Amino acid sequence: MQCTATHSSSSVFQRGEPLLQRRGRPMLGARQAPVRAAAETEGPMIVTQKKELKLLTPKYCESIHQTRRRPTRTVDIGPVKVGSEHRIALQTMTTTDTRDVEATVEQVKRCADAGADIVRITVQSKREAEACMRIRERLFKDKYDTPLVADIHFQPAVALMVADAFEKIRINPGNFADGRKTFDEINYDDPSEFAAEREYIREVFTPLVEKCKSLNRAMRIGTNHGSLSARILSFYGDTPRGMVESAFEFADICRDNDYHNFLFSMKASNPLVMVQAYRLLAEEQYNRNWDYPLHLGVTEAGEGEDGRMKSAIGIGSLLMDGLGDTIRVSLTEDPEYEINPCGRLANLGKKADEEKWGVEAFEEHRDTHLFSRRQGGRGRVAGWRSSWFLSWPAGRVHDWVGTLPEQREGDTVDYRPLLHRDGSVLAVVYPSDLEQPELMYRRLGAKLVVGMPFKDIATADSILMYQVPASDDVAGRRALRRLQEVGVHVMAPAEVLAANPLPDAVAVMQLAVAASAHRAGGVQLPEGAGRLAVFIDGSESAEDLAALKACWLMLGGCRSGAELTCAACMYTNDLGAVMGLLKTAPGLSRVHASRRVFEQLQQQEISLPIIHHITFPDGSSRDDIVLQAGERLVGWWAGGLAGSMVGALMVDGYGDGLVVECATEDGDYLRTTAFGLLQEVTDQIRTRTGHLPGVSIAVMGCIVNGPGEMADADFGYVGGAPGKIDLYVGKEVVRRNIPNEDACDQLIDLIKEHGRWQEMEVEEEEGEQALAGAATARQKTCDIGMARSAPNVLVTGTPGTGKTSLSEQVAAATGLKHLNIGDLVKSQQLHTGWDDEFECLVIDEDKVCDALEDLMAEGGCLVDYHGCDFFPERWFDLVVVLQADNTVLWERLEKRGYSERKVQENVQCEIMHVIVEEARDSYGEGVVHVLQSSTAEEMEENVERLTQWARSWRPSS
Ligand SMILES: Nc1ncnc2c1ncn2[C@@H]1O[C@H](COP(=O)(O)OP(=O)(O)OP(=O)(O)O)[C@@H](O)[C@H]1O
Repeated sequence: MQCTATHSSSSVFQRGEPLLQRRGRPMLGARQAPVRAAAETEGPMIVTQKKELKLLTPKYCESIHQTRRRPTRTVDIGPVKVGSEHRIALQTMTTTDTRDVEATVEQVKRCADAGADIVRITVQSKREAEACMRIRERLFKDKYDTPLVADIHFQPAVALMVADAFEKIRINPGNFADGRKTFDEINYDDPSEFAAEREYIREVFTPLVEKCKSLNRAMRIGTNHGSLSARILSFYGDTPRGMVESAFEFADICRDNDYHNFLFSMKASNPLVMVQAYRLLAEEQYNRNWDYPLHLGVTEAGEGEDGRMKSAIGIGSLLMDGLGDTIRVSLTEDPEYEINPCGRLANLGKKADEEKWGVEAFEEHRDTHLFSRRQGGRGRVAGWRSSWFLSWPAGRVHDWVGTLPEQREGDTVDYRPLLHRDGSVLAVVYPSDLEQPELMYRRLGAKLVVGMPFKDIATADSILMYQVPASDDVAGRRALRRLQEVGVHVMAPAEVLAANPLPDAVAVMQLAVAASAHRAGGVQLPEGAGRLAVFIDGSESAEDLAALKACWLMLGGCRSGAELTCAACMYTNDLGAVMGLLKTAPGLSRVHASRRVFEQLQQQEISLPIIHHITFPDGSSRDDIVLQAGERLVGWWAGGLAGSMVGALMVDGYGDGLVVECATEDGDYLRTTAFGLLQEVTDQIRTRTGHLPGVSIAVMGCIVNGPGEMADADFGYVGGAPGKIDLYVGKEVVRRNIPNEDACDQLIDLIKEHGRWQEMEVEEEEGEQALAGAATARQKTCDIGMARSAPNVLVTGTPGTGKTSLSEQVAAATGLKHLNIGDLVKSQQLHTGWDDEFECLVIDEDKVCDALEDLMAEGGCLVDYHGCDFFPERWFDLVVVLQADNTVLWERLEKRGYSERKVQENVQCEIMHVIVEEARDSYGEGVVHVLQSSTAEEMEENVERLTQWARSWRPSS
């Protein structure tokens, strides 16, 4: 039976008479939809989502079913050869002032010693070009023949000069011939003007082509997203198409001069744009029968794991499709540190190609020109919670597909947080982890309040266990229960749960087994399990995958007239599975086999959330995980993870979350990460601006590709003259030559000028403490101007859940003052009078707040009330919501002599988690804690936990 109680206020019935009602808010039940009976008789209603089939995937690589390196010609870069006949070459770029010959030579040597095949050096003017001659000579003298690449922007004359010294010239088509552009929008309505500009490019570029040809120098035509010429922008916009067209203008000139020793790049700081641009470039090369190699890179990817993650997603995805002949992992770290991740990615590409990772051919309809999230895989759209209770016209097919778990009648825990609509993170937990629950909670990204985990955005959504603690392992079970109570669900294989039942667990079955059981009559969940998930290994038949086909289950009571109350429907699939864990079987290529699964899901319009599940052998380094795994992980690994294997799927919108399994050493990673000056700057900027919502700041050592590199950023912090910084707003430089030491302050001024500044909340400043204990951090937020010597706690929950009993015992044990708001309202007349309709007193929230203000400022109060949203947030250090089993609650309320209607409505309120949601809506993450209060043992445990918490609470300094 599906309960459909309206999301109400906390206006549930109060024990005894008179009843209290919140002013201006209806009593629960007054306008609510009645409980609806299940309507299996009506049968499932299949909703077809009309979707046009897309065109077959255009050819952009040798095979979409198998990694096969795209055949490319050999480009000679001094002694290094680049192309499909050769291994993938590793590149990096110096960060020194090119005019400082000594420093640059030393840095090139460090890069070469670290394994760089090719090193790029920025050459802004003739003075740098002159230094290049000396750099080349010095390196030859010291027996370093590493080919050097001159990075040229805006200066054709400089390019000509440096071609004498360096083995390769990189030009940016966006600024080679156009001079320093203003980025004003220019409309080339007159085609002759467009043609005239092209002619000018030919004039300026041809001498360089001729020189490179005569000296056998190589060239890279390196387009960057965000630094296209105004002319290209006016025709194509800042798009992958514009990037490709821009590069081809220059390539045509090379080819007209019978010069072919060149390659292309299509970098962007956004890996999705970058992948699309390279795919389009490769596609157009196939169309033209061209075979020029590709240099891959995500520009200004950033530092640390984030930078590696972005690079791995972009570069790794393309390597999985056999694209890429030379690569650079662009990090804001010293260049030699780029080589290791670069080499790891190159090795991954090599292995995939040599071992021909792939699956049997299948028909594919992926749209490689456009990024879009797989339809429906994401689950409910934002705003779902409220829309769930709205009514839609009958028979209308909703344009959203909701597949996140639903709450059902009889559930004793809230299953909705099992997944997160913005992408889910799951962690694997072993029984031994339960021996140190606090350490485990922290690793899962939960905040802790004296042993109690608090779930927030950084916490793993659910955990997967291959073994669960035995029923007599009280401590292990308690550790899991505490996670379940805060909405971190426990998933385990069905056979494990069958042998060792765990209440409210999610049973996971192989899809093939579940589908076959379904066909044979129905899937039986093991005892205690509340939901089903499936393991998908990529080898399933279309028929098995079809068992996941979504449908609307009509749960009864729907009005057949003009409106259909959607709360009476449940969006599910035949199996009733809540998610699929996709882990490809050994021997199957993850990328290709997963593509087949997603293709099948798309074709069958299956919107089940799919979580990528990837396992690394013990001892894998964090870099292995970052570069191969994919997507951001928080919690267990306490940092961002990224990668090729999953990134290659995510760039196509395939996947809704990630679970990574590996026991690794954090220390390994940290040791290999050394931070240079630029990183310190980045850290400083991030520390001071990281709290600003939605403000992106590009931090760059120097402006190599033109300000358009900051296409995705709101502000730019860019190295200019030595020791000086230029600040940008969007693509426009607004402050120049600011001394390094003042630049961060000036950046903040600039952000303020543009109205994007926001003071950091005390809580955020106290981030460290937030990790150490949510309550302490909360105290700081709450207590601005209000120093309490003892904590305030709100104990809330549906009537009968045990608030008063708990509060009385905790008050007795700790000395906190117990304030029962119901009693207070009556004794101090804090109401606006009697409501005849509802036969109750109407609580005056203002009066209640006024009456409590001084007491709360003093601190040490235990407030006991069945509502929570009208108290000022700053009052409480901890908000405890008690919950009880529906049957237990029913019995307790019946014992009080409540009418059946009152009992029913209160129990509905409990089923719908009305108070929990109200508390979560009203108080910050980490403050609200849900505790079960059905049994005497739970009451005892809750008293103990709260007492312990109150005793260890300390005022903030
Ligand atoms: N965890 C528990 N185990 C056993 N009995 C409990 C538990 N919690 C509460 N009870 C019993 O349930 C009844 C209701 O408890 P209590 O009055 O504390 O609830 P309440 O949430 O304060 O209700 P109200 O909001 O109406 O004041 C009492 O008889 C109490 O002893």
